[in-house]
Amino acid sequence: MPTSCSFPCQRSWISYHPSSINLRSHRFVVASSAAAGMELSLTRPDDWHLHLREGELLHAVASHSGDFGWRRWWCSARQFGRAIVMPNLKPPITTTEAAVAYRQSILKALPEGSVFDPLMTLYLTDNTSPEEIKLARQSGVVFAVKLYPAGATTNSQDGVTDIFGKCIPVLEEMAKHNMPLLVHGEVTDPSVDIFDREKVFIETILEPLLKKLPHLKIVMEHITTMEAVKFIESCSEGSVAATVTPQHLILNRNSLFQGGLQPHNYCLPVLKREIHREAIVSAVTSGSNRYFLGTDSAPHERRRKECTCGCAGIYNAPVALSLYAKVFEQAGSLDKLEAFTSFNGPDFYGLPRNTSKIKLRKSSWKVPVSYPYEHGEIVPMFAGETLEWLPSNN
Ligand SMILES: NC(=O)N[C@@H](CC(=O)O)C(=O)O
Ligand SMILES: [Zn+2]
Ligand SMILES: [Zn+2]
Repeated sequence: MPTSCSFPCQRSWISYHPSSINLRSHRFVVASSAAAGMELSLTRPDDWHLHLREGELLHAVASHSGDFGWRRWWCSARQFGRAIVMPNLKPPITTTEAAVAYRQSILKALPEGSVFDPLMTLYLTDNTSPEEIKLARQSGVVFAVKLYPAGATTNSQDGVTDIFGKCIPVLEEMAKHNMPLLVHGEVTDPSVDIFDREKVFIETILEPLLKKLPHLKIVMEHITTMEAVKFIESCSEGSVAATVTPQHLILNRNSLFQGGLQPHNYCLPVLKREIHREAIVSAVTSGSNRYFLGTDSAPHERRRKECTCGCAGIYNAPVALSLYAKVFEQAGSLDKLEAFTSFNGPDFYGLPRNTSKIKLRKSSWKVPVSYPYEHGEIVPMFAGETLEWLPSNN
C-alpha cells in the first residue's frame, strides 16, 4: 500500500492569528473566555451535505458524524444532530423505498442511544417520476432530491443527461411539494476547462432553470467560485441557498500540488484560485443566511485515493467544525458562526433548529493520521496536523 505521501506541505493553509480575535464581536457565543481555554457554546450543528456510504465504510465513518465519540482513544466530539445524506451509492438511492432501507442501515450502524437523525435524499435520474416525489414527501424521511449531472462526480453515471428535456415534470412536482433540489453544479462537457465548470453550469443550467421554475427551492452544493456567490446573492432569499465545505474555505488549488500531488486534497468541484476562496469566505462570514454548513465529507478507502486514477472526495467529518471555527475566527466573525452551523440550514429546509448544545474549546488537538477499519483505512483531511478548536458535548 502506498504510504509515502505524508502531506509535507499542508501548512500552507490560510495564516492564523490568534491575536486578532476580537472578544467583543462574539460576546453572544463565548461561554468562557479565559485566555488559553476560550470556549464557544453553539446550538448543535447539522451537516447539510454528507456522504455516509454503506457496508464497512458506513460503519467506519458513522461515528464521526453522529452524536457520539470516536470509539477509541480519540473522542471526536458528538458533533452533528442531523445530516442530509447523499444518495450516490452503487446502485444509487432512486426510490423512497430504497431511501427508507438505507436510513435503516444507517441507524443500525450507530451505537445504541445515538440521536443522530439521517435526513434522506433521492438521486434524480432521467426517469424519476413525479409520483416518486409524492411518495418521498409522504414518507417523512426524504427531505430533498439530488441532481448529479451524469459523469460530473463520484457515482454520477446514473445521473441526469438532459435536465430540460427529461426532468421538468418531476421538478414541477418538487416545487409543488416544496421539496428542495440539491445540485452538484458542474457541467460535464469535456471541452469546458475543469476550473470553469461551475461557472458554466450557473449560466447554462441554473439561471435558465430558475427562470422556468421560479418556485423551485434549490441548494447549490459545495460552492467554489465568486460566480457562485454572485449567483446566490442574486436569487430571492429563502428560495436558493448554498452549502460550503471546509476545504473550499481553507484551501486553494495550490494545495493540490504542493510538494507533489496531494490526492487527499482532491475533491469535486476541484479547489479553485485564492480569489475564489476569499470570495466564499467573505460571503459566509458576512452573516448572510443564504449559506450553511455542508461538509461534503466524502470518505474513500486510502487505496482508492492513492492510486493511478484516484477518487474525488475529501474525508473531513472529524475536522470540519474545527476548520469552520478557524475560518470565522480568522475573519473576526465568530459571532456569526452559530447561524452558519446551526440556524440557516434548518431555517431554509423549514425544520426546527436543534435544542441541545455543543462546545468548541480553544485547545490544540492532533488529527489522527488515519482511521483504520477491518479491510482498509480512511485518511482524514489534515491527517496528522494540529488543529485549534476541539468540539465536545460538555
Ligand atoms: N465531492 C467529491 O469529490 N466527491 C463526492 C461526490 C460529490 O459530492 O460530488 C463523493 O461521493 O465522493
Ligand atoms: Zn458534488
Ligand atoms: Zn458530496
